[in-house]
Order: sequence, then structure tokens, then C-alpha cells
Amino acid sequence: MASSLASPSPVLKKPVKLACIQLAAGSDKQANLEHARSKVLEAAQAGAGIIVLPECFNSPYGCDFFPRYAETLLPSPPPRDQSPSFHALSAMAAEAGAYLVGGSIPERDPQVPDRYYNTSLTFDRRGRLLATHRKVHLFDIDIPGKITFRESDVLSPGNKVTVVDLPDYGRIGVAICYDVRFPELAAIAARKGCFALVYPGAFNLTTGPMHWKLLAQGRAVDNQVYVALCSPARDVSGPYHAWGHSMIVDPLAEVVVEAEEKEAIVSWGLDNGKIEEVRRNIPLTTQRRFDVYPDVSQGDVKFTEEGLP
Ligand SMILES: O=C(O)CCC(=O)C(=O)O
Repeated sequence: MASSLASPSPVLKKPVKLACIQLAAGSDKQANLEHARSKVLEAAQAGAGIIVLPECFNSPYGCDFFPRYAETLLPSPPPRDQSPSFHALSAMAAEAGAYLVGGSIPERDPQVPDRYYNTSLTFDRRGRLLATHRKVHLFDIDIPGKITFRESDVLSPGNKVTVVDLPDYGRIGVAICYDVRFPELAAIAARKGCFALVYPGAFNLTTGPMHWKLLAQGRAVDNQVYVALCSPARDVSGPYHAWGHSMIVDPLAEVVVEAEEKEAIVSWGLDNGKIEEVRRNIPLTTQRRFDVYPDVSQGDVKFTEEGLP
């Protein structure tokens, strides 16, 4: 028996080129921001309408660095001296004339001392903030002899699913890195009509080869949407060795474009016809059995205020 609760069709109103910038960043925040600007403009000049930066694109990645690089993002817009990254991202989106998923930056809570988040800001083509996503699932893992990481020693989690309306194109879901491991978050965003799920991320040399591509393909095949993962470039002289391999996966779960580990821009033209074709040929969206299991997109789901009308 097919479910009567059909998901809303994803609407990508018109084709758009999405670009992931696999940015090489160092410890100089201002230099990172300037470098990001030049790459965002390069992507826009090559025709990208949606541009994505990596997780922690303006600092080294690591618990020791979060407080030192953190910026206060509230009230919004924050005063310039408290968030140079907010204002730089807003300006680069406007200058590029493109939607910008601004990777992520460490955020300082304006009210609670020593409370920090890993936060992604999305701007429209005029540089106006559309949405804020605080990483919901913190990266706490321990693979003995390989990698131990405990973001929760320093960071607090966000508590909302982020679905962003891009007025020219439709909805995207935005989440950060470890969030990609949680299919519920992706399913909720996809069932709210997103045409793409976008993850700034920074996997490592242990879990990157194991799971990065698998997870991108998993989220795409489950939800029949585009998935974009955007990593920093690998810097073996720095404290954290990112996997790289930024990629875009299509709704059939094919990796259509993938970087290596060096700095690169990877881009792909997204097309609603592809989503429709995949959903027509393999009609999961009308075959779900919400009489057997619950629809995670219904009920007490919390969205970013900006996320949905
Ligand atoms: O899930 C993983 O293996 C890596 C996650 C990560 O690096 C992150 O959340 O920053």
C-alpha cells in the first residue's frame, strides 16, 4: 500500500550551477577571508549561481582554535568589529551576485560566556542573510590509534533543521559535516521540498576514505536530491589534515564531479528534470509506508526561523 502522504515535489525553479570551493586556508583570518573572496568571484565568473565554502574556512580546524577565532553573530547583522566574517561573506555574496553558503565559522554566544557553536551562514545575491545553521551533531569520535575528536568539549550543538528558501531557485537544506551521518536530518529537509542538501565539511584521513563519498551517495539515494559536500583543501603542514574530495552527487547518487585533495573549484549544473526523472523511474516518494513507520518530517520538527514560511 502506497502512502497517501506524498512528499512535496522538490522544485528547482530553473537550472543553476552550484560550485564548491575547496579552499586552502591558513591561520590568518583576514588572509583567509580575502582568499575566499577571490575564489567566490572566480566561481561566480564561471557561472555559479550557488556557491559553497568549507567548514571552518577562515581558521584552522580544531577545538583549540574555536574560541580564538569565534565571532558574535547576534544581533543580526552583528557590529562589524564583532564579526568580520559575517560582513566579508555578505559583501562577497553581493559582489558575486550569487547565493553563498558561507561554509562555517566558530560562533560565540553573545549571552552565555564560553559557549560556542559551529555555524553556517547563507546569504542571498544581494548579501542579505537568509539563514543560520548551528551544527546539530557535534563531532565526537574515538577510533583508537587513528583519530580522537571531541567538539563537545568546546562547542554546543544547534537544535534546528535548516531549510533555506533561495527565491530564484527553491529550497536547499544546509547542515555541517558530521550532520551528514544522520539520515533523519537529510530526510526531513528533503521532504520539505529541498532540491539539494549542502554540507560544508572537513572529514579527515581516517574517516574520509571510509565514508565521505558513501555518505554523500547515501543521502542522495535515500532522498533523490542533489548533495554537495565542500571540504577545505588538505594542508599537511597544518594541525588538521582534511580529506578534501569536495563533490557533487546527483539524485541518482552518481558522483558527477569530485576534487582531489588540493585547492579546487568543482561545479555542476543542477536541473529539476534530473530529479523528476529519477523520481519517476524509481518512485520512492509515493511508495513510503507511513502507516508502518512514522514520517520523520512530520510532528515536532524544529526549523530555523528563516527556514520555512
Ligand atoms: O564524520 C566524520 O567522520 C568526520 C566529521 C567531521 O570531521 C566534522 O564533523 O567536522
